Amino acid sequence: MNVIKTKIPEVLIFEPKIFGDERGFFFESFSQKYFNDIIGYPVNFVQDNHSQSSKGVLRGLHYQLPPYAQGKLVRCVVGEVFDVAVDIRRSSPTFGQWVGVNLSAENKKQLWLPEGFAHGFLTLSETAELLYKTTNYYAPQYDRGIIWNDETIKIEWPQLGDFIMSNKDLIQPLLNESDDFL
Ligand SMILES: Cc1cn([C@H]2C[C@H](O)[C@@H](COP(=O)(O)OP(=O)(O)O[C@H]3O[C@@H](C)C(=O)[C@@H](O)[C@H]3O)O2)c(=O)[nH]c1=O
Repeated sequence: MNVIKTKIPEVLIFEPKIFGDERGFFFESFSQKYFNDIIGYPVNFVQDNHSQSSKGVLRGLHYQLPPYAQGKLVRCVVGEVFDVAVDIRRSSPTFGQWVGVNLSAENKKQLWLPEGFAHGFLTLSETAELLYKTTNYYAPQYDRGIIWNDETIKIEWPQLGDFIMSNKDLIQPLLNESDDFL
């Protein structure tokens, strides 16, 4: 597993080592020990999520408040998405900054966002399926969002025409109006 740093030190991209042969491929998609060694502290994933989206679907930006904050390890197993992490920790030197990476079934990259980050993605292929592990359970009362096109964050989303979004995501608050994370 190769680890790629991003401009936000806590956000990492994992690039697994793929073993290909005439049958197909094999790779370890997750190793608790390896992951904890890289992150430097024990991370306990408790929930796995799987979503499917059509081209142009944008989900996000989402996070959960403490004590149900979620770290997420995200990968794409069908198609391709542009996946984004936004630092929403008000005490952080990188507060309001974002990292975007293309995750695809082909590149098999995984994005790690610790607690304190909002997450969103845009589907680039006809269909895409995302798998992600979370460090806390879904807690709807603690579920929060930030509007995808917040002018202070300025995410450079790929241009695909009109995005398809949930009613909830069309009216999310600005970062500066959102509930404080920490
Ligand atoms: C997130 C989630 C949703 N649900 C239910 C609630 C709702 O009826 C339905 C769809 O929920 P949403 O519209 O919130 O799904 P979605 O917009 O895909 O939300 C997800 O977006 C990405 C970007 C994330 O990072 C995730 O953590 C999550 O917030 O699924 C669960 O049962 N468990 C869960 O963990």
